[in-house]
Amino acid sequence: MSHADAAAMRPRRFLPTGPLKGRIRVPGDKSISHRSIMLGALAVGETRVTGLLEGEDVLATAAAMRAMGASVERVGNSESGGEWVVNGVGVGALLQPEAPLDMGNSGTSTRLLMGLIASHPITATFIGDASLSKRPMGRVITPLSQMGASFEASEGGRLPLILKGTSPAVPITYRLPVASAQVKSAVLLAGLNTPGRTTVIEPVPTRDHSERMLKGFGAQLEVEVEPDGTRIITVTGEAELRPQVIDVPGDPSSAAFFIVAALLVPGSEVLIENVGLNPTRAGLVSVLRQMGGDITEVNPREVGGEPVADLLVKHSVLKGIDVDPEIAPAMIDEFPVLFVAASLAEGKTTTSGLDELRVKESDRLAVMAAALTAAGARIEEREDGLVIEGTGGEALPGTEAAIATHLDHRIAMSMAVAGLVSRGGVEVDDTRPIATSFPVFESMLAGLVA
Ligand SMILES: O=C(O)C1=C[C@@H](OP(=O)(O)O)[C@@H](O)[C@H](O)C1
Ligand SMILES: C=C(OP(=O)(O)O)C(=O)O
Repeated sequence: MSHADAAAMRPRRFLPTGPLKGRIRVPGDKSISHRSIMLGALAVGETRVTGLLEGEDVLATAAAMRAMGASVERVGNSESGGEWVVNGVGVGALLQPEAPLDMGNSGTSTRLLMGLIASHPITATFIGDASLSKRPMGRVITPLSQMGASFEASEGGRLPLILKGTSPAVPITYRLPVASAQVKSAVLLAGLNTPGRTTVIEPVPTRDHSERMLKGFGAQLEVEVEPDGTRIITVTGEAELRPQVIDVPGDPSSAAFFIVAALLVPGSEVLIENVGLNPTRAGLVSVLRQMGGDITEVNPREVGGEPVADLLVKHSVLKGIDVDPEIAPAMIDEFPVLFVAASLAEGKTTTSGLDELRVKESDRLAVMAAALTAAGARIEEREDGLVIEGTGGEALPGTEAAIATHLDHRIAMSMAVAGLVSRGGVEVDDTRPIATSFPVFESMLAGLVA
């Protein structure tokens, strides 16, 4: 990191706190927000979105879709967040962007847009921040090359990269080698402008927002489930998408920080409204319940084609468990904050099968092991998971020196939660990355502890 970057960093010490009390409504789901803009930009006519997450990652997607001809505008504010209108160009009609597409910190924007562009006759350069430029793009380059796109990537299949799309692209059948909704979505989105049937075989189910939303936008999409759970997802192109009215549910990955904070801080009772509980996303709630967490679903309902409920969370004494690796895809972004919960539980928590955490915004196994160890937790780092010996509810000592967050929002917010349940506070080196997914995190926290 340069001196200029270091000077711009925004450190903060998160201090121990009294009970969290009150009700909050977390911002819209990041995955659904990205897809609302992308699919809206491919539909002819006006798509209206309420509750859009106005985080930097989603704004990067919005800027990219504008650069390729769509109109994406904020028109107002509703109780659940931003109100946006997207006017699309139609599948097959994306324009050549004039400047490099700056994806910032966002893996989802990068990989899904690579899919979209791969089957259009345009060329785009993708750039991103230091964190994103370390992340592997080979996982999407491989299938998209089979469809006919070509790539000039930096060493190891990384950003910056130039993608030359093709039209007509070639439909493929692709078996996912990693459990990744981003790779699945990239291939399905490329399939929209590809004549014929493009199929993704998914041995381990991952978040299914692309499938739900593609159907909602009128694409011809079939999902077959084999007896062993393998999912075979086929989109038929060339598709015509119809504009939609979308209400984005609250992001369970953002709610996660307040769920864990309320469970850990004695005396807490928090109602988190409008939380998306799609089964492909709700792994953390079920793991925390197995650990003894008191989490009640109030008023279950459907919002924007997704199951949603208000979650009433009360302080609980948590017990360590062996976390079933099969649940990992349904809570892949929630492990950093689960590690914090486990650090305060009674007994040992074992996690495994988490190799994917090493290629997120940071190496989330190594970075969380170092951060929690510095805060006084007892952590063993293994190749594919952490083993954590909890304190049994006793506060962590806290940190002297600042925790290195490596441009990773989830590390910053997880260690903020650790600070609330420490004796001396936890110093986080940089809170700026929080704005990528949860710009109002700090003000919401302040409201609950006031
Ligand atoms: O498709 C998506 O919206 C996402 C998929 C996941 O990534 P992977 O596909 O790399 O698992 C997740 O970590 C990310 O925050 C959002
Ligand atoms: C992994 C994440 O996002 P992305 O891949 O979009 O950068 C995340 O939000 O935790």
